[in-house]
Amino acid sequence: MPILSTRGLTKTYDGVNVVDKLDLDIPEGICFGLLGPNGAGKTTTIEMLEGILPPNAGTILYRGEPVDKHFFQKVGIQFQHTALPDFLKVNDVLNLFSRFYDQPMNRDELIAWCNLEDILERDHRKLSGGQKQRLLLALALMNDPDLLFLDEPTTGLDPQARRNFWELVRSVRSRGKTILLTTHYMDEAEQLCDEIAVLDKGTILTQGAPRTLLNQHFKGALIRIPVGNFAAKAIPPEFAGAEQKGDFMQLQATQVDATLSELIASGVSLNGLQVESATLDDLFLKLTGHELRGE
Ligand SMILES: Nc1ncnc2c1ncn2[C@@H]1O[C@H](COP(=O)(O)OP(=O)(O)OP(=O)(O)O)[C@@H](O)[C@H]1O
Repeated sequence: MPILSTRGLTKTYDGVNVVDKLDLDIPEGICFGLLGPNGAGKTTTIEMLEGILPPNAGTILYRGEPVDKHFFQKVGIQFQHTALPDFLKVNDVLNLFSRFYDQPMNRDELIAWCNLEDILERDHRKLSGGQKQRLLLALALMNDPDLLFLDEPTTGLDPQARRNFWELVRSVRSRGKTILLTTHYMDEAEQLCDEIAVLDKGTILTQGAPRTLLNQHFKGALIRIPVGNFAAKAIPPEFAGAEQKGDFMQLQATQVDATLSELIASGVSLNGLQVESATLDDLFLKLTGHELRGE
C-alpha cells in the first residue's frame, strides 16, 4: 500500500485550478520527486500534502486512510524558508525544537547524522547555505518521521553543498524513510529520485522511475562525431541522416552499438566521439514543447 496517495487533489486560485485533480501514489521507502518549472504547482501540492494549505477538492490518504491529526506525528517538513528566532545558536535551536515533541530523536544521533558537530555553538544566522539546510533537515527529522517533505531543498546552494546534501538525503532514505521532494533541478531528480512525477500547469504529464521514463520516450542516443573525421570520405549510409551542428556531425541513433560498428567498418575515426543520452530536460521538452527551466 502506498504511504501517501492523493485522489482528485485540486487547488483553485482566481477560478484557475493551479493543481488540477492530482492522483498520486507514493510507495513507502522511496525518494519521490515532484518536478516541474516555476509555477507548475509543486509548492502548492506539497503544502496541501503537508496540511498547510486546504485543498478545494480531493482527498489525501496516509497508508490508505484519510489524513487526521496523527498524520502530523509521522511527518517531517523542511520548508523552503524557515524563520528561526534571532540570537540562537544551533545548539539552542535543536533544544527548542526537541521540546515540541513527546519523543524527539536521540540528540547525539541527529547531530551526527546531519553533520552538525562543528557548528553547534554558532549563531544560526552565521551559517552557510549548506549548513543552514543541514540544520533545517535536522529540525525536520526531530520527531523521527516516517515521511519527510523537502521543498526545493538545494535551491541556492553551491555545487559542493548540493552534493553533500544529496548524500544526506540518501542516508535518510537508507534508514527506511520515505522522502517527497520538489525540485526544478533535473540532475537532482536523476541523482536522488527512485520515482518522479513531472508537473506542468497543475497536472501530471508523466510518472515513473526516471530511467524507465527516459527509455520509454527516447531510443538510443545522440552520436556526435567531428566533421573532420569524415574528411575525404563520403558519409556512410548508416550516418546518412546526420546533420551538421558546428564542428560536429550528429545523429540520433536508435542502435548505438550497430551504428558505431558500421562507422568503424567504413574507416571513419571515432576520435573526439561524443555520445549523449537524453535527460529529464529533454523529456520535459518533448512532453510540453517548452524548456523545463522557466526562470
Ligand atoms: N496564494 C496564491 N494566490 C494566487 N495564486 C497563487 C497563490 N499561490 C500560488 N499561486 C499560483 O499557483 C501556481 C502554482 O504555484 P506554485 O508556487 O505551486 O508553483 P511551483 O511549481 O512551486 O513554482 P516554484 O518552483 O516557483 O516554487 C502559480 O501560477 C502561482 O502564481
